[in-house]
Amino acid sequence: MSERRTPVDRPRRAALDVLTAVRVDEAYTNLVLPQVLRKHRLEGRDAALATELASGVIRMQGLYDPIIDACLTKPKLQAAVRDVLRLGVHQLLAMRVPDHAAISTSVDLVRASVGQGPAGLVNAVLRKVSRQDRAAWVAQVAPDRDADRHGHLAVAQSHPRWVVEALDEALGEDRHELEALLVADNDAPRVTLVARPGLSDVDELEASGGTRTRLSPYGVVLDGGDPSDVPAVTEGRAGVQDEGSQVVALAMADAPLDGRDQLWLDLCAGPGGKAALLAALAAQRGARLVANERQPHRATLVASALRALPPGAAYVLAGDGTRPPWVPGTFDRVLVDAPCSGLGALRRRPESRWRRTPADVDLLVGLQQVLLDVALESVRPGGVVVYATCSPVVAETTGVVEAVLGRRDDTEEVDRFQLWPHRDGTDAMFAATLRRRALA
Ligand SMILES: C[S@@+](CC[C@H](N)C(=O)[O-])C[C@H]1O[C@@H](n2cnc3c(N)ncnc32)[C@H](O)[C@@H]1O
Repeated sequence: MSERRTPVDRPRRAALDVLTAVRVDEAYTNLVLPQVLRKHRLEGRDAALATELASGVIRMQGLYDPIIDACLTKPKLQAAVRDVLRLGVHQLLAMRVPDHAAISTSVDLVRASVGQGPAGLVNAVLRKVSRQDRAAWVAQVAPDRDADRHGHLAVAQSHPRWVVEALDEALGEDRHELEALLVADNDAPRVTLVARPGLSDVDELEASGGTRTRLSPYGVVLDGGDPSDVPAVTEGRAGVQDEGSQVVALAMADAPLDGRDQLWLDLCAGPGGKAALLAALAAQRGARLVANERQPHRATLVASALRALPPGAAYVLAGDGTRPPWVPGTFDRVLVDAPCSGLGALRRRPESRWRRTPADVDLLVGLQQVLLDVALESVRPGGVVVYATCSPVVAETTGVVEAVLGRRDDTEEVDRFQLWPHRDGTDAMFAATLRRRALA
């Protein structure tokens, strides 16, 4: 059969495998990608090409699909053929691959993965796509910007319309920044490392080829390469962590506090990035961390993240944070890094914008309020609680804080911030610092 004989370069084959796993098995891109790269024995530039193809297509399919549809003569298209076409469109409109190479490799890929049947269709559609650039295609397939701003941006920047609307609301007075935010969501994030204090430092990480971050004194952005080649990372003395997450952990560790400061709680700790930074800081200050996580397999990840800490610095619990085993008022500082929609971390989770729904947000808000209430019960009077999300969606951020504050008379808000990918180069992390009023 011709499909067995067609030579296909391994990066494109690997990218198609990732798209298939994400579409059929609902895989997560960041988890399946390393497995697929290993299976195809891809490294260096080839691995980077496969990553760009797969992640780029998953992010941008909300634009590529209407372009493909505009080039079809019959409306029906097999899903596997659409994936090959999306890969071809990405090469034509977003990469510097010459048109003839983008088209011929896509024809080879569909022959090898689906068969000879759709080869002509792939060739014809991609030839049509190649006749104009991305801006001209946006003008042709997206709603008019003046008549329907959200609809236009949803197609042009490839986000579901409800996500565009939620982000617009979250920007509030800064709504004019919406397009910049959506553009930033479509950028591949840089790999940022954290030097866990007392175990590593930024000088050591910089020596591995990186640059210090602006907001966190413990962060280093890698210039390139693989973080698993950095010894401090493999030894657990440093980790991969977005700078925004570092800033949130520091907000908890550094919030001003009167009196005892010995016992800290991370209520929703898995997989353990913030817990590891907190435990390292706590150890330096003579305090200890309890890291709680509901899912046992994620609690195991927390324990692994804490492996380089001195014994006794941190204690991992696998339990439901809404039904805690400790007595009220046990802790001096608490972080609630709540389960959330993750709409502030779209850069690093390419498929999540297509999976989340408004109903998820409604469900999460109830859990977020309960967890924040538990955190406030868990902290002693005079202690501090930081409520954080990697979502800027109003219902999950200020909505939760205000609902909980509205029904408690023992708590005051002392600080609040919202980070943004387009302004800060971080995930869109939200954090509010609350204090239980000291007893009179
Ligand atoms: C946003 S993640 C936390 C990320 C973590 N702080 C870090 O920096 O690595 C939220 C975590 O809360 C956990 N979770 C969800 N419901 C929970 C509950 N009822 N009690 C405790 N943890 C819960 C989830 O399994 C998830 O691991």
